[in-house]
Amino acid sequence: MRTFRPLRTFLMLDASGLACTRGDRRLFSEVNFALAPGNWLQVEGENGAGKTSLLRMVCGLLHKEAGEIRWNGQPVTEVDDEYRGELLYLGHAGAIKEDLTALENLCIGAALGGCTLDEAVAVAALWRLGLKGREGLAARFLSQGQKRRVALARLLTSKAKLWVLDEPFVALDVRAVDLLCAIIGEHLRTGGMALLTSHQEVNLGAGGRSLRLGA
Ligand SMILES: Nc1ncnc2c1ncn2[C@@H]1O[C@H](COP(=O)(O)OP(=O)(O)OP(=O)(O)O)[C@@H](O)[C@H]1O
Repeated sequence: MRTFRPLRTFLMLDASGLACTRGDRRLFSEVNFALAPGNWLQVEGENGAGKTSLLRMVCGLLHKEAGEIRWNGQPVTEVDDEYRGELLYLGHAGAIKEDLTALENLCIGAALGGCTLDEAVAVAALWRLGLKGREGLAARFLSQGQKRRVALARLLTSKAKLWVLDEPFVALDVRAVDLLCAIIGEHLRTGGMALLTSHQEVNLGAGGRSLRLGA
């Protein structure tokens, strides 16, 4: 008897026909894109073009007016838990709580996402982001760039395959921008995917494309 090998499944995001209206303004329609392991997509457009709206839609935080978002070929609404387990969203503000220390922000953020983070792993992530000696400081005493680094440390402690990053380079100095590019590059080389917005030119290597919203 012939035996059939199961098809190799690979993680993939694809979106088709997405549309969004906010207030009385149509921001975009017929937006299509796909991400396979190792791919990245930079969403571009002027202020107010709808970049954040699109990212929030991909993360299920904003209602889809039209279109479909699929994870491994299935509508994300049908594989909600699986999709959420593979998704890491870092928004504009980075979800940093001012009264918590850098370390607490990282560990409690992970716990809210359903995983327990080993303190040594969290500390190592903060150190890689250049926050050695700042782990125990309340976030309100950190600079804007340092708060951003605390938020970005989540990238190092998460196992999510799909990173959705809204303006991840904002407030970072030149070395931190290089470091973040290296971290995203490592993620892509190990089969991850990244969907991001940035007003600056981004080069994360092969496997990248851009998508422009608006005129
Ligand atoms: N809740 C809301 N009600 C009405 N309009 C909204 C709402 N939220 C956002 N908008 C509008 O939607 C438009 C797109 O906002 P969005 O944040 O997606 O743009 P963006 O491309 O990310 O902009 P930027 O580059 O400035 O970050 C803006 O004109 C904004 O005012």
